[in-house]
Amino acid sequence: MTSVLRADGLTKHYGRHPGLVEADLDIPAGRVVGLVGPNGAGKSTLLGLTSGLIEPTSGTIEVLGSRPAASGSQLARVGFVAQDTPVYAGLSVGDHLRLGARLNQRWDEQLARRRIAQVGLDLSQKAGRLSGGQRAQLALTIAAAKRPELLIFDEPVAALDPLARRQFLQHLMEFVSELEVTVILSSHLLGDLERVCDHLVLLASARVQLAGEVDDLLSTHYRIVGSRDDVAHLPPGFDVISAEHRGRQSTLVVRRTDTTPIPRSFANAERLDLEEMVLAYLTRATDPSGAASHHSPALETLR
Ligand SMILES: Nc1ncnc2c1ncn2[C@@H]1O[C@H](COP(=O)(O)OP(=O)(O)OP(=O)(O)O)[C@@H](O)[C@H]1O
Repeated sequence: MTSVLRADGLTKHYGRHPGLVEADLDIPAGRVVGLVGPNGAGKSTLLGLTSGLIEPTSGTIEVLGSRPAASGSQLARVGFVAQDTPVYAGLSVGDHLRLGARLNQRWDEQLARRRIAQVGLDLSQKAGRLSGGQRAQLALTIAAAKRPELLIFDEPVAALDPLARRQFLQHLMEFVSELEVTVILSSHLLGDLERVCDHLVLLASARVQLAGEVDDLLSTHYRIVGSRDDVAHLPPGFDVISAEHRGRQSTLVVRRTDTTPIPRSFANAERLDLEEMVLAYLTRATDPSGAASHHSPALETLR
C-alpha cells in the first residue's frame, strides 16, 4: 500500500495552545479523505502541516514520501485550496489560467479550458465578480490543472448553497476519476462527505479521534440497546464509544475490536451511518462521561 500521508506523533502548538496533538495517521493513495471535526478541532492545522505552510512542534509528517514542501518538485505534486477558495479579484478568469500556466510546470491547459467551459465560466470575467460557487469552481480547476498527486481543500463548500455544493463535489469527483488523484477534503458538512469519501479522519480537541477506511469503520460499529445489566456485562472485544441511559434501558454505540460475536441479549444491534458514528465519537470527545448531550455546540456545528 502506498501512503500519501504518514504522520507519527505529529504535534503543533501555537505558543502554549494545542493545535494538533500526537497525531498518528497513514492515508493510502487514491482515496477521497474526509477530514471532519468541529470548530477548532485542528483541521486547518493538519492541512497546514500537510502542505508545508506550518512546521510541526514535534513528531514527523511525510507527504508523498518526503517532508512537506521539501522542494519545488514536491510542491508541484500537491495542490492546496485554502478556506474561502481565494482568487485574485482584479484578474479575469483567463488571467488566472495564464498565471497558472506560467507558475506550474505540469500545467494542463487543455483540462483547464475544458473545465472552465463545462462549468460555464466566461474567460473575460473578473474573478472578483464571480459568485461563491463560481469562485470555488475556478479554484478547483486551477488546483486540478496543476496535475497534482494530492489535492487538499480546506472547507471548500462551507459558504456555498446546497446546489453549488453538489455541483462542486460532482466536479471534484469527476477530477478524481480522471486524474487518479488523492483528495483530502475538510468539512463540517457530514452529509456531503458521506457521499464522496472513502477514508475518514475525525479530529476533536486537537486529537485524532478516529481514522480509517469508511467501509471498515462502518462494519465494526453498532448501536445496541439493552438493560443496564446486559450492558454492564458486555464481553471484552467491544469498546463503548457513547452511552445514553433512560430508566433501566441503555443505548450504546460500540466498536467491535475483534471477532467476538455480539451477545444474544443484543438481538437488536444495528449498523450506524457515517453521521451517527461521527457524532458518537464527538459526544465522547466533548462529554467523556459518556452521557450523550445533543445540545453540545461542538456537535451542532457538524449537523
Ligand atoms: N495562529 C494561531 N494562533 C493561536 N492558536 C491557533 C492558531 N491557529 C489555530 N489555533 C488554535 O488551534 C486550534 C485548532 O485550530 P484549527 O484552525 O486548526 O481548527 P479547525 O478544525 O480548522 O477549526 P475551524 O473549523 O473553525 O476552521 C484551535 O484551538 C485554534 O484556536
